[in-house]
Amino acid sequence: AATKKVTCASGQVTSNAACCALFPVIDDIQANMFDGGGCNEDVHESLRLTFHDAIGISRKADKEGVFGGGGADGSIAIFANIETNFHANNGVDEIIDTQAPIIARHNLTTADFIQFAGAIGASNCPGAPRLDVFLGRKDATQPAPDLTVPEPFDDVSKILARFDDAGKFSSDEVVALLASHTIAAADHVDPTIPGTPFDSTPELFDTQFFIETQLRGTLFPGNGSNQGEVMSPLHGELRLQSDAELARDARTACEWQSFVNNQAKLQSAFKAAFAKMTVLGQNTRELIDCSDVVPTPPAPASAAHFPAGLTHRDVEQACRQTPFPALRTDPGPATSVVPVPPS
Ligand code: HEM
Ligand SMILES: [Ca+2]
Ligand SMILES: [Mn+2]
Repeated sequence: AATKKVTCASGQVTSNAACCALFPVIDDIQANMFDGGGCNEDVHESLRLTFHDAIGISRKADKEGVFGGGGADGSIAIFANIETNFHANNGVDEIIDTQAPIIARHNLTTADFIQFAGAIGASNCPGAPRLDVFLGRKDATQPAPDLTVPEPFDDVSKILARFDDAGKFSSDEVVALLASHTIAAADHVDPTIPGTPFDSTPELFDTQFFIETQLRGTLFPGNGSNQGEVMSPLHGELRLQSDAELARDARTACEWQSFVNNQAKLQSAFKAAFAKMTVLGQNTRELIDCSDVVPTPPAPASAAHFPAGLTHRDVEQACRQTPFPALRTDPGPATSVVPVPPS
C-alpha cells in the first residue's frame, strides 16, 4: 500500500510530519561533521558510537533485578564522564565531544541523535545500505554498567554470549554487524599508528573486510602485537583478534565467508541487524519511523578482489562446506593501505 506523504516547510517530503525536523539536522551534521557528505573518520566514529551506546544493556542483569543499562538511550554521551572511562570505550570521547554542540543546536534526544548520526554517516559511504532511523527514544537517567561492550581480545563464545544477552542476537546477526568494520580504523589498539584500517577500503562499505580478514596474517602494521591485535595480511592494515577468530570459528566462519563478493547480502543483513541494534532498550511502539529521510548511499564502487600481491593461495579456508569464492587479484605492486586521516 502506498504510504501517505507530507511535504515539510522546507519542501522536502517524508512519511510523518515529525520527521521534518530531521532535514536541518542532516544539513548540520553533513556540513560540520562529515566534510559535506564524505565517509570520513567522524562517520566511522559515529557508527562505532551507535554500537557502544546500544549494546549497554543486559537481559541477565534485568532478570536478576540489577540495572544492566538502557541500550540505545544516549547514556554514553549523557554520562560520558563515567562510560568513557570503561576500557572498551577508549577513544569514543572524541566523537562525543564533536557531536555535543550539534546535539545542543537541535531538538532531538541524545539517544536519537547518536543513532541518527550513525545512519546518516553510513549513507555517505559508497556501498552502504540505507539504515533505518527512528525518533522518540527516551534519554538515559543512569549510566550503563561497565563490561557490556565486547573487547577485541574476548573469545568467540564470550562475544556471542554478550550479544545474546544484550538483545538475543544470533551468531549470524553478530557477523552481519561486524560489516561495520568495512568502514573502520583503529586509533588505540596500536597507538603508534592511529587511523590504521581493518580493510584496504575504509571509505567504502564493501565486502573487502570479509575477504581480507580471511587471508593469512603475515605482519604487524606497527610496533608488534598489542592486546586484541593479531597479524594482518597487508602493510598499513590492522587485524583485530576478535575479527580473526570470528572469521575462523566453526560457528561463524561460513556466515563470514558468505559476505565475500555478496554486496546485496552485505547491505540487507547489516541493515536488518542494525535495525535491531538501534532500538535496543526502547519501546518500539512509541517510536516514529523516519527512515525515508536517509539519503540513498552512492553505489558500491570497486568489485571484490584480492589485494595486489595476494591470491586464493593466501586464503585460510575456515568454512568447511563451501569453497572460498574465486576473485581476481588487483594489478600492481603489493598493496599498502594508507591511514584514515583524522577528522
Ligand atoms: C565483537 C564485537 C566488536 C569488537 C570487539 C569491536 C572492537 C573494535 C575496536 C577495538 C575498534 C578500534 C577502536 C580504536 O582503536 O580506535 C573498533 C572500531 C570500530 N568499530 Fe568495532 N567492534 C565490535 C563490533 C562493532 C559493531 C557491532 C559496530 C557497529 C555496528 C562497530 C563499529 C566500529 C567502527 C565503525 C569502528 C571504526 C571507528 C573509527 O574508525 O574511528 N564495531 N571496533
Ligand atoms: Ca571497506
Ligand atoms: Mn578513529
